[in-house]
Amino acid sequence: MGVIPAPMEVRPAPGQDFRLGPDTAIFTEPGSAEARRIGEYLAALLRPATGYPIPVTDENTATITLRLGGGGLGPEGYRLTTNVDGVSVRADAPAGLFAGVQTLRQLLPADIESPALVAREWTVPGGAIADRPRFPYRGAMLDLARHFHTLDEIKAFVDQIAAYKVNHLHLHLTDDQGWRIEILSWPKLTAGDGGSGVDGAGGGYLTQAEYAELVAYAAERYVTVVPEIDMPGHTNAAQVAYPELNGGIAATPRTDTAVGYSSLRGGDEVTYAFVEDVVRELAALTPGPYLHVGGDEADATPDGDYRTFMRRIIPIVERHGKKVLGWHEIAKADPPASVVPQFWGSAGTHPEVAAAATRGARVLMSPSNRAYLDMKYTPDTPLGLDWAGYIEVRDAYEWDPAAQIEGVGEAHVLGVEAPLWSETMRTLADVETMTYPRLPAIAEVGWSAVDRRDWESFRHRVAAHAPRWTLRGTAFHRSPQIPWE
Ligand SMILES: CC1=[NH+][C@H]2[C@@H](O1)O[C@H](CO)[C@@H](O)[C@@H]2O
Repeated sequence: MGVIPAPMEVRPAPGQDFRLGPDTAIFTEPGSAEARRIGEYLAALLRPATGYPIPVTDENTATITLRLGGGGLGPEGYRLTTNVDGVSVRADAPAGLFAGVQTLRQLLPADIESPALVAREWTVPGGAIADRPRFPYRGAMLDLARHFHTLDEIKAFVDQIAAYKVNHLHLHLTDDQGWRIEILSWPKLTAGDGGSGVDGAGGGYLTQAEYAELVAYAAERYVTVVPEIDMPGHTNAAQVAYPELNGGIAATPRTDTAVGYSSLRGGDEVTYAFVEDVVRELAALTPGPYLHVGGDEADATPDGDYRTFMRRIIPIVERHGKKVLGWHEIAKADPPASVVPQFWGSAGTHPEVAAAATRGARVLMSPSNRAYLDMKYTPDTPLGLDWAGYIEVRDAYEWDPAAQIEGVGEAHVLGVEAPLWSETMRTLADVETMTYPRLPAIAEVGWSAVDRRDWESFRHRVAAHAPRWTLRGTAFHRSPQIPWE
C-alpha cells in the first residue's frame, strides 16, 4: 500500500476490498458543518474520474462514512476501516477526518486524480488503519519575496501539500528585494509592486483581501498559514520604501541575492512604530497561532541592538495574540520559552538553541542540509543553490528531527518544515520540481513513527505517486534514486 506518510498501523484484510459504484454516497453526521464540508471535498475529489454522482448525505445508508468522535487518536488522528460494505473514517476532530480522507484518496488507484472520466474499477483495499502524527507541525515555506507567486499558484501549492498531511504554510513575505503583503498604514511598502524581486523579475504582492482569501482556502484544507516579516535583517525593501526606517537615507533597490547587509535601526523609535503597525495588521488577518519575525542573518545589526530589538518586538507580537516563530538566531536574545526557534543549521551542537529548549521552548526543524528544498538535488540540477550541500531524495528522507541538535530531543521538537527559497525559482513548475519528490519525504519524516520509516519502502511507495502528480499537472524531479513506474 503506497500511502505517504506511512500510517502508524495497517492491518490488511484480504478479500474485503470495497468497490465504488454509481450508488456510492458519502455520509456525514448531521450537525457538523465541518464534517459535511470534508464530505463535499472528498466527493469533489472522486466525481471527475469516476463519473459517479457521489452525493453527500446524512442518510445512514451511505457506504463511505465520515464520523466524528471515538477515534481516540488525538486532534489529527483517524481510524479508516474498509470492507466489502464500505469505508468508514472516524476521527476525534475534523482535521483527523481530513487526514483520513487524504489516506483514502491514496488507497484508490492513481487514476482517481484524473480530471477526466476513467472507465475502470475503483477499489479500496480491505483492512484497518489507525494513524496519528509523530509531530504536530509539518510545514512548507514559500519565499514570495525573491520571486512572487500569484494567489492561484499558492492555492495550487496548498492543494498539493495537503495531500501529504502537511498542515502549515509559512509565507516568507518580506526581504531585501521585495515586500509582498499590503500594509494599509504603510502603503508605500507595496507601491511599485513591492519591489522587483531577484534579477528584476518576480514583483508583485498580496492585497489584504487576497491574503485573507488564501488563509481561508488553506484553512479549509487544514493548512495553517504562518506569515513571516523578516527583521531586523533582510529589510532593504522596507527601507527603500521608507527612508525614515533607514535613518533618513533612502536605501537602494536590490535585485541581487546577497544577504546580511540591511538592518532596521534598533535605537530609533520609528522602528517600533513600524513593527507595531505591521504586526497589528498582519495578526488581525491571520487566524493561525503563529507570526514569524525572521531574525536570520542580521549581520548588519550589532549584537546588543539585536537583543534589544527582539526583546521589544516579541511582546508586540504576543500582545496581538500570536506566538512568535523566528529563525534560530533568535535564541541568542534569550527569548521566553513561548518563542519557537526554527533551526536552519546542520546537525550538531548548537548551545543557544539547546538552552532555549532546556528553558521549555519547542524547536521547529528545518536543517538546511536535509529540508532546504531550494538546494540542488545534484550538481547538475538546473535550479537551486548548493551552499548547504546537495539534497537528493534519500538525504531529505533519512534523518530524525529528534536527533539534530544535542540536547534537543523528541519532547522539544515541534515538527519539521521544508523551506523553498526562491532566488532561482520563478514559476510554480520550478517550485514543484524542487518540491516533488522531496516534500513527501519530509512529510513522512514529520508524520510517521521512526519504526514505520524505511528508505526502501519509501522509494517504492513514492514511485507510485508519479502518475498522481502527472494527472494533477504537478511537475516533479525524476530522481534516479526512485524506481519510477
Ligand atoms: C533562514 C535563511 N536565511 C537565508 C538562508 O536561510 O538561506 C536561504 C537560501 O538557501 C536564503 O534565501 C535566506 O535568506
